[in-house]
Amino acid sequence: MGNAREVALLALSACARQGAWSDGFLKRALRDSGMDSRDAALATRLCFGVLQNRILLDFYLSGLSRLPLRKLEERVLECLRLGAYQILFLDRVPDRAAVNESVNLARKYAKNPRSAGLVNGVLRGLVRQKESLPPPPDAAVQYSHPQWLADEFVRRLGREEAQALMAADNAQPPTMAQVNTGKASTAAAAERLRDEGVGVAPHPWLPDCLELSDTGSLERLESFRQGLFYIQDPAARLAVLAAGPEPGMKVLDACAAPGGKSFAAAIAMKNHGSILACDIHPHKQALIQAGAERLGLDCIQTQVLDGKCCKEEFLDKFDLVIADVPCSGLGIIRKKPDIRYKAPEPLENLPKVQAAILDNVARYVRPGSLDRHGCICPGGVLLYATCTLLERENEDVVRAFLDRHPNFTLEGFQVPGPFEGTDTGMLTCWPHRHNTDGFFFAKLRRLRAAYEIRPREGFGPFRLGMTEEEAEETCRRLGLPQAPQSFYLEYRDGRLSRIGLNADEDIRILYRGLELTRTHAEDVVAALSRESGLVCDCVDSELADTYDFPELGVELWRERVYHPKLLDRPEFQQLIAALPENLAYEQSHGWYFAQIWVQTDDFRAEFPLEPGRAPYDGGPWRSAPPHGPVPPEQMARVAPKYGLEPPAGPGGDERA
Ligand SMILES: C[S@@+](CC[C@H](N)C(=O)[O-])C[C@H]1O[C@@H](n2cnc3c(N)ncnc32)[C@H](O)[C@@H]1O
Repeated sequence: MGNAREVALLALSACARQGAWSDGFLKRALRDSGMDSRDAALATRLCFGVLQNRILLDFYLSGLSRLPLRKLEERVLECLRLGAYQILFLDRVPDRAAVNESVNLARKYAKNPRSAGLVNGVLRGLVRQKESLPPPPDAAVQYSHPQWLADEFVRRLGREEAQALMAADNAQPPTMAQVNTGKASTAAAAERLRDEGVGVAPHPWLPDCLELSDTGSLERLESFRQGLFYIQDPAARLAVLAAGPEPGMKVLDACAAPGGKSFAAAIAMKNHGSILACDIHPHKQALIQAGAERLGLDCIQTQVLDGKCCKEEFLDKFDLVIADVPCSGLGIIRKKPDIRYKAPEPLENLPKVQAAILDNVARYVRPGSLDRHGCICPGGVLLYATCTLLERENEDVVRAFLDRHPNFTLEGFQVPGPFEGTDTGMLTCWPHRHNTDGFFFAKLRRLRAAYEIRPREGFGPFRLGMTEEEAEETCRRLGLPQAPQSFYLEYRDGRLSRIGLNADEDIRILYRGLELTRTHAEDVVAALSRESGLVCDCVDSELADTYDFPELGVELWRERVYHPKLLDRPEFQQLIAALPENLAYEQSHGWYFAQIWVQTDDFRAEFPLEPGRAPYDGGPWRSAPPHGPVPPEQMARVAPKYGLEPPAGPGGDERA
């Protein structure tokens, strides 16, 4: 037993002094010590227990030590923590043994010969006061999270839920095996594991995932050596499933070691296609290779690569790029309890590194295109993932990326499990809610293109005033198809005078960041009316289909007109009564502009329109996906009039 405490002390010491990860050092120390499994389990428990409760233990110890803890030798402090942890948390260790063992360790490892006496005095004091200790002042101390981190969690989740998260951070993480379904069915793998004496339970919501218990060392299991499974948290596999890898795809895993995401993708792809698993550290290649070999996944190749540096031959080449970037790791405190004590300042630089990797590897994703029949082939997917719960490394990085890269869009996904909000394209998994690692991922789809309008100047790659030859050359250079799949180009006296483009789900049309075909038409009109007068083709400017902004030289057109006031008009009522789906059609086509034009003044003059009021007061721009659901309150108002089914509640029947 003494041996176990000694290994724990040395591991804690190494962790404090060298910043060595607790599990890495501990595993090596346990292997080298050759101790039996019972002692190894105690050493592990002690090491993790002290790290999980360090702040709380120090809170109690500081009240008992006449010297401030920061003035103690580092190993003496660890002896105190080890003793205090056993006294306060381990029922099966008698207090007297806990004190004596720590005193012996201090005698052996402290430089100051009086340290053993101090350890003895402080720990005996703790034993005496054990039943009357003051309560911890707050949850940060109670669950030993640094104050800055506890504050972050409280800001995000509120006090109560942050407390649940911090409690979950100190719980024992389950061992989750993902079945290599190319080698064995989940049932067969479970049976093999049970035959080997391992406890096996199917994961409650992730298919082909087994929760293991009593595994001992995995390497000794024949089923492991034969590659029937690999160990991975459900959240990490979920991220890969959300990205939608399919057989035959070409995948780049940009930050791949030790290879978990590549393995998950390869299994989902049934080992058909290609996965290039890259990492910046040459020595980590072997880890990925060994895993792929054990699992028999020969579609995985490895390469040493810095995700921040552009590799020309990769540009536009991959169906799926996975950027599981280096991060603060604050979602995996359950597995690496010491990670919470990282100094926060160096972590502040991480978003820059993450953005640099994302910016670079985004270029490797295949853009959307049109086939020879003019049908859209969607662009590839960029999966951004971290194992942290800090917004500045997660949502903030993704949002800033989207601001810089309008040719990417968040794409909703469907995954198994109790998750809400997957339609936003971003998901956070939480230890206390989902019993997973704290994990974040975003699914980004590369679009065919994103074009800016430049009022009075041009649109996308075209400039007003270009000659016909120049415009044609631009089309050739960029491989642009003819209208209506791409730009309408109209000329006056051989010069480009009017440039138009249809709304298209695979193209973004932007004016100073505002999406002209995906933002509510009223909001687009309001925004542009701030910069120009407005004329339109209806006396009621809320009901026009063509809007012209003379000072900007921009024209917007929608195929249908929809406004709630139309619901009271008899002809509209007839339309809906004839077919309830008509309402959804009118709304989805009437809420968004279908064509955007940039034109010269002389062109505009040919189409005089009614001068319109600019009734819109602006307000926040409402971005909504095209074909969004009908607001239930609107439907509730109109449904009884026309004998339609009333809505099922918020987000109810979207067809209505
Ligand atoms: C979160 S880990 C990846 C885990 C891995 N995807 C998995 O599922 O097993 C991040 C990895 O990124 C690597 N890395 C760090 N900076 C990098 C860079 N600039 N380019 C490529 N890889 C990098 C690290 O070596 C580390 O292995």
